[in-house]
Amino acid sequence: MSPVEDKSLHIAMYPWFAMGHITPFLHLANKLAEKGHKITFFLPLKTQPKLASLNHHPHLITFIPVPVPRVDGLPEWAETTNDVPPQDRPLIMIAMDSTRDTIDSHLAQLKPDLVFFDFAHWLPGLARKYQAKSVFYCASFMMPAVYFFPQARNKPINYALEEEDLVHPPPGFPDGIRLAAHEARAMAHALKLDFGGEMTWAERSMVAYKECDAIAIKTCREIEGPLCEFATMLVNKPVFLAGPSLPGHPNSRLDEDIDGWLKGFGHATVIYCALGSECTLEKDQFQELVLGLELTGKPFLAALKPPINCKTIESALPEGFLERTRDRGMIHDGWVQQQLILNHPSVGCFVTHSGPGSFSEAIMSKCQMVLLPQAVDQFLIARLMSCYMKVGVEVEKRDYDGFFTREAVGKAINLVMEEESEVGKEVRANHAKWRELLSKEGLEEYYISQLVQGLHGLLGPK
Ligand SMILES: C[C@@H]1O[C@H](OP(=O)(O)OP(=O)(O)OC[C@H]2O[C@@H](n3ccc(=O)[nH]c3=O)[C@H](O)[C@@H]2O)[C@H](O)[C@H](O)[C@H]1O
Repeated sequence: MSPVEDKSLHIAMYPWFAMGHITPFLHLANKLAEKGHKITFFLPLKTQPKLASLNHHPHLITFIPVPVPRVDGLPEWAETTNDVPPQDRPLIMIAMDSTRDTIDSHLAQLKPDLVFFDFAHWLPGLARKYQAKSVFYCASFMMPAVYFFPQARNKPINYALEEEDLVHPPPGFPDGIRLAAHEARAMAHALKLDFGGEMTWAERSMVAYKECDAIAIKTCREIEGPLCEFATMLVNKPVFLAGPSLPGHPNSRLDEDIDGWLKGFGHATVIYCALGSECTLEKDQFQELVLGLELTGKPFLAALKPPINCKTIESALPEGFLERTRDRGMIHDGWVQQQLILNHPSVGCFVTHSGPGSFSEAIMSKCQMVLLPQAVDQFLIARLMSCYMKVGVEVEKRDYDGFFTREAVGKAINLVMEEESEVGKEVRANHAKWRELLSKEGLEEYYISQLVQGLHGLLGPK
C-alpha cells in the first residue's frame, strides 16, 4: 500500500430510503472500514435497528439517524419504500429531499472528505460547500445503468426512452440480455413518472451523474467485464468499480421460531420465496405464486407483502390454502432475516425477484435459484443470471403482459431442485463456480484498494 492510500478517509454516506440501497451501502461501508476508513452513515431513524447487526465495525461506522419529516399523504410510520405501496414512493423521495437542511448542518460540523449518495441529487452541491467530493454510488449492476442511459444508444442525455427503444439492448450487450415487451413498456412508463418534486427518476439520475465528482458501481470485471470499458467511455468523469461488495456474516442469530420450523425438514428441501423489500404483486399473481409453491409438494417459507389492495396476507390466500399446506408451508408478511435463512441447511431453493442485494446473498449461498423479476434492474439481473452466468432458471411469463401461472412456478422449481434434472445439475455447477470465483481471496481487496486509490486521486494532494 502506498503512503497516500494509507491515509484514512472520512466518508459520509446517504443512500436512498430503500432497504435495497441502504443495505449495499452498508456492505461497502464495512469493506472500507476494514481498511481503517471512517464512515458516517445517515439513515432514517426507525430503520437503524434493522441494520445494526450488519454493521461489522461500529467503532468506525457511525450511524446518524435522520428524522424523516412529515409529508402530506405519507403515513406517520413510513420511512422507506418498504413501508409504502409503489405509488407512494415519490412521497418518500419528497421526505428525503426535506432532510436537506439536516444533512447540511451535519456536513458543516463533520466536514467529511467525501460523500457517497444516489437518489439525493442535491448532495454534490452540499458536498462542494464543505470542500468534500461527491461520489454517485450505484448499488446495482453496471448493466441497468447502461441499458437505461440514452447516450449508450447515441441519443441525447435528455431523450426519453420509449418501449420501441427499450426492447433492444444498446450495442455491446452480452447475448440474451434484453427486456421483454411488457418489461420495456413498464420501464418506458416508469421513466416518465413524477418521482417527487416534479422530477422524473431519470431526470434526478441525470442531475446526479452530471453534478457528482465520480461514479462508483457495485460490480466487478469478472461479471461485467466488457460493459465496464464501455460505460467508462460514456461519461466524462472517473468511474470506479467498487467490487461485488458481498455481505459478511450477520452478527445475529436466526429467529428461534423460523429456525425451529426449518429444522423440521431435511437437508436442502425447503423452498424460500421472497421478492425483496418493495415488491407488491397483483392478487391474481400472488395466488399463482403460492399455488405454484403448493404444486411442487415441497416444504416452503414465503416472505411476501400482502398483494395490491389487500390488507392482510391471509385475506389474499387462495381458498383452503392454509389448511392444505399447514404441515409444510409458512407464510410470513413481516421482515425476515433473509441472509440467515438462505444459509440455513434445510433451505435448498430461493425463488427471488433478482434484486441486486438478493443476488449477492444468493450467490454466496448454496441454494438453487428460481428467478421471478418484477421491476427495473431486476429484469436485467434475472437475464444476467439465467442467460449469461447460467446460475438460475427464470419462471416463464407471457411476453405481452408478463403474466405467470402456478404451473410455470412449479416447473422452474422442480427443474432446479430435482436430483436427476440436467438443468439443475448445470445451474448448481455454475453457481459453485461463480461462488468460488467471487469469494476468491484478494478479489474484494483488489477492488476496494482501487476504489480508495481513486478516491485519493479525487481529493488530490493534501
Ligand atoms: C438497488 C435497488 O434495490 C431494490 O431492492 P429490493 O428491496 O427490491 O431488493 P434487494 O436488492 O434484493 O434488496 C433487499 C435487501 O433487503 C433484505 N431483506 C428483504 C426483505 C426481508 O424481509 N428481509 C431482508 O433482509 C434482503 O436480504 C436484501 O439485502 C430494488 O430491487 C431496485 O430495483 C434496485 O434498484
